[in-house]
Amino acid sequence: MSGYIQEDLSPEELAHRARLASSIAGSVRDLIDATVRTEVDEADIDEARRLIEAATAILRKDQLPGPFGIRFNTDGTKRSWGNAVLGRRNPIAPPVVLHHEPDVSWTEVELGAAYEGPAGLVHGGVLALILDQLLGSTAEYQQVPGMTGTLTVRYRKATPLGRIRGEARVDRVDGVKTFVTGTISVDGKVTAEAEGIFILPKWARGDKSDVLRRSVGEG
Ligand SMILES: CCCCCCCCCCCC(=O)SCCNC(=O)CCNC(=O)[C@H](O)C(C)(C)COP(=O)(O)OP(=O)(O)OC[C@H]1O[C@@H](n2cnc3c(N)ncnc32)[C@H](O)[C@@H]1OP(=O)(O)O
Repeated sequence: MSGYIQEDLSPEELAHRARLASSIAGSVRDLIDATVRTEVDEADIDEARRLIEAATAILRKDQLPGPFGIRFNTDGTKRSWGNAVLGRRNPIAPPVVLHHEPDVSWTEVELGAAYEGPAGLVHGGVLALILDQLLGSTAEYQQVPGMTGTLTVRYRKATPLGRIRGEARVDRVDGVKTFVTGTISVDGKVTAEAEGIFILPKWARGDKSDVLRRSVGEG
């Protein structure tokens, strides 16, 4: 499977690149929020657009030929910096930061105006996106990784924009299928529940799966 790239970086270089990625993506995330919520007049919009286009031209001076992919160090650490949920380099990602404990993986994340669906509420697709990654990464952390085959979400209550908590656990493993359950909650009350079936695809079975199983991803 292309897009998995071995790229050994020293801890210093890794820290340097992580800092750069987080800083530019953080600025663009702020720009997205400012764009959704701005009330300035046309002259200010025109000026802002000119500056944004100039910034885009600077970034375009040197670009990857395609997406970031998933990059490994030989120690098994993995970088998913372009990931739509975790990616520190991706301003569309909130970004979600995952915490893995022996029996549970969890995240707490602030979802602002850019993630709105119904008025003042988190978009259901955004919750599904976060659950997909959280449940999938939980399977991965437990060394039974897979691609999402099926994701079922039950939206029990509306989820207000703001701070949400996600939790996930591996329920059971059946051959190449890992069943993972999870929740989204706000102020201790569950607003959405999910079950995912994560399937180790044919192309990743055998020797290759050892690499996938050993690696632990970060955004
Ligand atoms: C490791 C790297 C990633 C590691 C990635 C970790 C990060 C995860 C988080 C990101 C999640 C994503 O966005 S993933 C992207 C979204 N998902 C995808 O694009 C997946 C697209 N679909 C596929 O690639 C494929 O259909 C797979 C991998 C799901 C299954 O194909 P396959 O590999 O050929 O599987 P196959 O041998 O036929 O079936 C194996 C068993 O699974 C069952 N099965 C097959 N499809 C499904 C299904 N959709 N839902 C339920 N069960 C299914 C079969 O009945 C069979 O059961 P039995 O007979 O054994 O009982």
